Amino acid sequence: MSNLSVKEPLEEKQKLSSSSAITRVEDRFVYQDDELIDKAFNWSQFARLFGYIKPYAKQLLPFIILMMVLGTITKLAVPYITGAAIDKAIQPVSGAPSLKLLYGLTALALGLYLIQWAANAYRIKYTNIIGQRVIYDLRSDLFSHIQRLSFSFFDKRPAGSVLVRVTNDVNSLQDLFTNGAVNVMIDCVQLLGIVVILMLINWKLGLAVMLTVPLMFFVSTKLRKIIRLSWQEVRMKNSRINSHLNESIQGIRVTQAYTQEKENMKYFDNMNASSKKSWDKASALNQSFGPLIEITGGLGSMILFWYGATLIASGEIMIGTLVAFASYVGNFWDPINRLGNMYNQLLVAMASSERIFEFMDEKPSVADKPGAQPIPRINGDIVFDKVTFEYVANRPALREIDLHVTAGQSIALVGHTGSGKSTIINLISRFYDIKNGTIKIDGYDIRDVTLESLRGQISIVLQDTFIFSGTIRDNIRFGRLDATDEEVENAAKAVHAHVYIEKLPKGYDTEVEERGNVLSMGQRQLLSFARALLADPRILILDEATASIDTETELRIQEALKVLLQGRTSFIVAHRLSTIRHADHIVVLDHGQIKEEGTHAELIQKQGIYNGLIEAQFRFL
Ligand SMILES: Nc1ncnc2c1ncn2[C@@H]1O[C@H](COP(=O)(O)OP(=O)(O)OP(=O)(O)O)[C@@H](O)[C@H]1O
Repeated sequence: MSNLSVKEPLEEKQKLSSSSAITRVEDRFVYQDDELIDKAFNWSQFARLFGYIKPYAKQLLPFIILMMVLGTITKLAVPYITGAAIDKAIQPVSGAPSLKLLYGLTALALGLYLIQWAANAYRIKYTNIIGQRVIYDLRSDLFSHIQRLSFSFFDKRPAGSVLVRVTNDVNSLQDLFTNGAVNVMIDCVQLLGIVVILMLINWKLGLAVMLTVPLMFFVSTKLRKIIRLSWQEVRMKNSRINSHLNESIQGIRVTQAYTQEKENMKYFDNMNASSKKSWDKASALNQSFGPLIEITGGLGSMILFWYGATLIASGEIMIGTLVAFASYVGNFWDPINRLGNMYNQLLVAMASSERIFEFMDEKPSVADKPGAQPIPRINGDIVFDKVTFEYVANRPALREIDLHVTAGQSIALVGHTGSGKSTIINLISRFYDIKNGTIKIDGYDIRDVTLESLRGQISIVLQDTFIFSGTIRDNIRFGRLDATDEEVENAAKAVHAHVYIEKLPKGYDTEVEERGNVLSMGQRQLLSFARALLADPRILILDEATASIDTETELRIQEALKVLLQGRTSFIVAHRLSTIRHADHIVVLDHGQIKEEGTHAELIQKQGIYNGLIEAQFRFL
């Protein structure tokens, strides 16, 4: 077996050693937008986030609000009843203490507690339902949007950072939607209720207690910005860990092959320690918020008892009123403390939602233009007219490519590594838009037709065949979801995959894991051929595997290829001499330009680059 563009193991090694050089750079896994730490609270984002509640609001929100109001009223009524029990039943100003009244008021308080318990239980149940539905919707929206984004989007971001947004960032909204939002409302209503009641009972004492509120406000506003920034730092560091984890797991074979585990572990340890340090810092700051509020609360209680005692002495209030007051004031600091915590939670959630919406607002760089029409059934006549393309500005990967492929032809693309072979095949499916020139299929500029109609008629078989977790049958059916079992098996038979599938323990129902590690390289190739054949594309694109496989599988693959290529235009990034020789037309690329074209015999005769490549290959053999 022979390869045209031989990838030396050295190249892999260089990649690895250069990456371990980069490992010393702290910011290796940081995608720039994950770094934007200090952003102002974004109210329109907030409104957009709560727009997710809308579909359920009519159905569930009135009930939740009712339960919330009921819970709050019953909670606020109890201290008043306690005060009344003391002043009217236990130690009345005039007349004897009344046990009957005391029992009555106790029973009333008990009843209110029960109502409060039931109201809270139902409120929690229904807010959880809303919360879960909202998270479900958000996650589906995000996933379906990410699926539509263009290749260029994924080129710029580590896969781990995309993963973090779909998992961690969405999860961090969960608390906000399940309990947080309602708790804020309850706390606000409760605070307002307490202020009103305190003022009604005794406005002078009420005002005296409120003296500490500005102090508390100052403390919480000062701290909250520092807390917010420190939590953002935690999330950013976690995002780096996730990106690194993702890369490490994907590259585990290379790491182990080059015994780089220790080096990798050291790097991971650094990141892990750094994340822990940030978490400790953020958590300590968070913890300091509570005690500070308590100290200010304590100050308020001191004022209450000192001034309350003065008012009792002057006969302005009775002892029961002071007890009720103390109870209300106790209930006053709790919501403030919770609101402080909640504010942090809200900020974390807002930062997450910003990151989620940033992805959702990302427009696919390649999209249907307004009024794009579906391309009719493709014959397969393809023309590249002076096509120039660059992934990175001012670094053209293809320059002035002119190429005409007639329907049904098979084209072999050959050339040194990095010469632009994969780029050409990426452009036919319009995974990227070109900078200059035009690409036409059957006379249609591919930018004028809908992506779905274009890509629906093109199949791509990549070198690294992606096998999804599921059965072999599911994996072949991925080519056309409505194919019957018989069609799936016929496709497998046509590409000679049936023979090996039948030998598997459960045949077509054998479960394969993600990336198909239970299958050999050749088996995976045949499976992907079956998948492509089932899709019955008009244009077939094939990035031939470079790995060596045994002669028998090689023959089987060649046979399968013949079936697959029949009656369609095909582009093959060819590495095997046998494939190249059978191609109708060979295109030789070099540094993003077509340098030679023709049949094998013509190109050999030319004694140019192609001939050099072939000779190099024989030397290699
Ligand atoms: N996603 C990308 N972002 C930026 N540059 C890229 C990207 N993909 C490829 N390139 C660059 O474009 C050039 C052509 O790459 P291409 O993958 O088309 O080469 P190739 O001939 O298919 O190589 P190979 O045989 O190694 O697969 C190379 O210089 C490569 O570094």
